[in-house]
Amino acid sequence: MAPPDNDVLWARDVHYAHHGSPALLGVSLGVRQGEILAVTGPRGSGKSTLLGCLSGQLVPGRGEVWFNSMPVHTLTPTSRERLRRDRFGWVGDTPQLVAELTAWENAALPLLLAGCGHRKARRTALEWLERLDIGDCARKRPTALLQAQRQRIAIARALVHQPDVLFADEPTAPLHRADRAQVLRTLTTAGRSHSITVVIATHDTQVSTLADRTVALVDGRESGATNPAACSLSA
Ligand SMILES: Nc1ncnc2c1ncn2[C@@H]1O[C@H](COP(=O)(O)OP(=O)(O)OP(=O)(O)O)[C@@H](O)[C@H]1O
Repeated sequence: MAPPDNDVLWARDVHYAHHGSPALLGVSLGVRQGEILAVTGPRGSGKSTLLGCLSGQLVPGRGEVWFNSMPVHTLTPTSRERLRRDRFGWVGDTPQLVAELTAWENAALPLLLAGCGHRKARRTALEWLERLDIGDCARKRPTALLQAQRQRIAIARALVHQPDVLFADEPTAPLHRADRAQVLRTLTTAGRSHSITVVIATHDTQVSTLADRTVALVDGRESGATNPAACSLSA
């Protein structure tokens, strides 16, 4: 079955088991172009597994995942890897940066690996670091930076190639409360200003006020979706 035209991501009846132990039991959802979707739920409810299936890191045992007109669930591992590299961005719960590289070099990595010229990659990475308010850290190495600054560099790296979809799995988990709010705002603002679809898995209750929509999971199933007023950050 082909997905609706206005959904950039679409999942139908997705099941996934980790080594025989069920994590998703028939999740269906659609994500519109430019939408910011929060996926919430208690520990072990399947949030990370759902992001893994939507982003092509995991292949559902049953069900379908589509990215635009592309059936992610039937792609070869190489095609899924290419899709993740070219069209998706990923931010995890701990910023995995290369210690030997400076902040801008870390942020520029996806462009450099894709063959972009050094000068253009540097300029684009610096622009993202500025947008994320860490331009003054550009020449520092990760060990000289705070965790919140490192996480912003990881966000810059995930956005530098302007992905269609940014997946963020517990992006604020290691941060203090004030930093959490800032990182969430940074992520959602960057998504909105560049029409990037953002899917955030989180326990953080603040995210629901920044997202357009929240999908809650319980025991691998959708417990109900809410459609609150999209809370514009500029409002
Ligand atoms: N690699 C794995 N091997 C075995 N079981 C796993 C694995 N990853 C997750 N699980 C199990 O699958 C279920 C869903 O886990 P998942 O990490 O997707 O939930 P989550 O909502 O993201 O949890 P958390 O909030 O703790 O990150 C849980 O029961 C978990 O123990």
